[in-house]
Amino acid sequence: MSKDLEKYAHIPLKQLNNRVWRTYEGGALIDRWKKTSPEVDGAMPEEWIMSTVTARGNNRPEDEGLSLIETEEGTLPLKELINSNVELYLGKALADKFGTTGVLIKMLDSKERLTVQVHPDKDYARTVFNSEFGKTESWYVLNTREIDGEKPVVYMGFKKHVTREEWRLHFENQNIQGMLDCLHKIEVKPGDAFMIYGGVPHAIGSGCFLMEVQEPTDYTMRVEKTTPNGLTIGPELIHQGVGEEKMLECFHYDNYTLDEALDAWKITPEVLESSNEYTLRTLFNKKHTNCFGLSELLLDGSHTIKGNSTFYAAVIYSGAGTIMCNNKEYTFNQGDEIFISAAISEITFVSTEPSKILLCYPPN
Ligand SMILES: O=P(O)(O)OC[C@H]1O[C@@H](O)[C@@H](O)[C@@H](O)[C@@H]1O
Repeated sequence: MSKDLEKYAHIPLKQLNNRVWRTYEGGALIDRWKKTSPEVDGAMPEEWIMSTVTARGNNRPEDEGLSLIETEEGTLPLKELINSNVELYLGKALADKFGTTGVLIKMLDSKERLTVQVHPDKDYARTVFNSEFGKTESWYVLNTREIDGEKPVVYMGFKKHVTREEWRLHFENQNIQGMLDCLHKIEVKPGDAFMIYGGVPHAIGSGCFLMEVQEPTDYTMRVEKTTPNGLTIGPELIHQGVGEEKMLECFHYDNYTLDEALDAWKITPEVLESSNEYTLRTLFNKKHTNCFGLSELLLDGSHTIKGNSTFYAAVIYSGAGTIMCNNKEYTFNQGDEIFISAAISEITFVSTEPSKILLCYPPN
């Protein structure tokens, strides 16, 4: 069995669409990106990419969140392919260190504001959840829309005056406006990029379509018991089973001015290489985190990417063309999500339309 599955490590693997239930509504811009119609906002506002972890929801299917790949053997979870030969698919370093991909990638589209929340840093994840991964995440804004006249914004970080006691009171009183007023509110536009480290309070506003590259867990601690749309959030989704006291400990009670917050978390992309056929830009890299990386390839011609002994994912945000890999040709189109195994030493993207390709990397 395992031998048969190893052959897929030598070809680019496209995953099937993989929408996930969340507590907030959205998703129409994911439909637009995928060119599926009608474009609808609903309860599945996230697309999970190259996921080997399941989502945490209430009464949801057990395997929700897991990415599936179409193969000659039928449709298989990515996880199963990887487990057939972890080193071949992921590369030796990752196989030895984690034995899993170490990363989760999402497309997220909010029609309503998400609840104010926080995710664990590594220490909290280890002590409270016995997990080697927290949920440090990154947001790369791809598109925005105004919803009910509201400009697209994100909220992050405690303002200078906020104390642990004030935060607790807002939580106990469910003073949502009070909570929002504690956080910096930042208007966003396509191209903006932010690091959201474990422990940093945040909320994504309505009208944001973004790529999120993050540590591979679904630990979200929410302080709002009712969503902006009126959905009640049960205790399990508020504190993930650890209780409200422990939930409040997940926050880092550090204070920032707006400038300090932007300095700490807003990222400026940098051009790594360019020619008349392509520009390669880095967004998130070792300077920001060793948990994952994200680069963007703007292509109008051809560009070869040499492997660096680890897997990566190529997400086609726009455009179309072909991929040359091990002397075979494959097509790529807007909306494709492609897993490139560590075993692939080199691939060449050749665009037939100008393309924007997001290259997502595992921990380094
Ligand atoms: O709490 P809900 O609304 O379900 O949203 C949870 C979502 O929050 C965002 O900030 C990100 O952390 C996503 O990875 C996560 O899925």
